[in-house]
Amino acid sequence: MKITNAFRWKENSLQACEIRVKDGMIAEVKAQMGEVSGEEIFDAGGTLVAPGFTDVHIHLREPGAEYKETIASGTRAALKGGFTTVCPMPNTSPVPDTKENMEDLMSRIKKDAVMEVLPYASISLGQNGEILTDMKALKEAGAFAFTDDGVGIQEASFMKKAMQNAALLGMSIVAHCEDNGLAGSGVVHEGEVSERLGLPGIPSSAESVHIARDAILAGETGCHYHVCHVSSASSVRVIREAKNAGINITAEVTPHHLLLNESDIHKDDAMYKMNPPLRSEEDRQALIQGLEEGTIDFIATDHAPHSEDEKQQSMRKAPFGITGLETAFPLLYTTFVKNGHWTTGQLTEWLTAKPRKVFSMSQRTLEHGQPATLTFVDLHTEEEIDRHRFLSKGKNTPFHGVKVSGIPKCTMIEGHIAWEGWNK
Ligand SMILES: NC(=O)N[C@@H](CC(=O)O)C(=O)O
Ligand SMILES: [Zn+2]
Ligand SMILES: [Zn+2]
Repeated sequence: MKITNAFRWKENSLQACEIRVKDGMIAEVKAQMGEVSGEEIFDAGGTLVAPGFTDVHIHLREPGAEYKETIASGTRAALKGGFTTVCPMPNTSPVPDTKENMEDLMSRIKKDAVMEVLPYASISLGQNGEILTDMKALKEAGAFAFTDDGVGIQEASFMKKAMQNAALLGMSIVAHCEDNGLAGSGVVHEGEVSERLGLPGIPSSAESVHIARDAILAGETGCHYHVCHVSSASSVRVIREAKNAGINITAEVTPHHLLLNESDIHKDDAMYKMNPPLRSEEDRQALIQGLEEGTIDFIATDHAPHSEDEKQQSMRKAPFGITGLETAFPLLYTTFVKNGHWTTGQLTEWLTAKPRKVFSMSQRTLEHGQPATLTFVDLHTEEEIDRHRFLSKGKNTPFHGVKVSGIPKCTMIEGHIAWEGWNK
């Protein structure tokens, strides 16, 4: 197959390119190339071609809450968003906390996933923070890394033991940082918004205190420690200091924490309820700066689908979380790249090369010998985000109706068109 009429990011600019694909692999990439008779032509329609994106933080809800999302629906949503590798979190029912549960999850993935899915196993049995899982057995059964995402690990000594065990296996500990005592029953950021709406608040320290504690433990144990969904300026400061001290710490930020702040919450509306919460503008600016300077390593969506009924409740009752897979690239491209703040190259690096490097996954580039696992993005046409057209079962987004460009139009996996949405 020959891909024509595409643009790649190269040497700091968009450059026209053609790609020859043979047996699912990239055989050649050039500005222009000759035709081989009888060769299939794929016209990319002037789109940006990039290696498929990787999202190391999503929720697929299977097994246990298939009404919110399944492996089939969530991976289709991922493809539509331009992702070709996703890592689902273990806060399912049951939790992938034993060899048997992990094997069951792997076989479901094998059956239903339409792309590469690398699942996490939990740190503790049932994510209860009390009994460590058999990390060796879980690694052998296919665990990508270990996390109790959804809840914070409250006991420092328990986290230390988890890091020691993970370090021995050469595996990463990925942490949802939340001190329950400080977070209390909060549902929004503690500050302007909690006062204005009269809702219980979650202080930034509920997150940053855990990061500081864990950074010290990571230094002590030599474990690779990765922080989920960083949301506050104080957390960025702690991570920066830990990195400067040579600690093996990495971090991610979500699109919504880069795009929104507490003043976007006008009323008690659970579409704006996520954990960690949207914080102040000062926090948001610190996240952007942290990402740009490399304190925060990359972007992950924390795609967290919930049902309409659940999200129609008051913020006091509704579950935390919003969807992200189908809106991430367009929102970030529209807000940060179109105005010249970031380059297309930076954004695609934060969605592919950087997360893959942090987790020692094979690199994906547009070069000979790489799998033709590609995303084609229309950088020009403007569309409105319509949550009713999501492929995800979760329609819970605060971005409904937002005008965006940078829309993924086609996703290819090893030379096969896995999803295409031209004129849709
Ligand atoms: N982020 C969220 O607000 N919710 C996540 C849990 C989590 O990522 O902590 C979920 O599972 O719904
Ligand atoms: Zn979390
Ligand atoms: Zn999560």
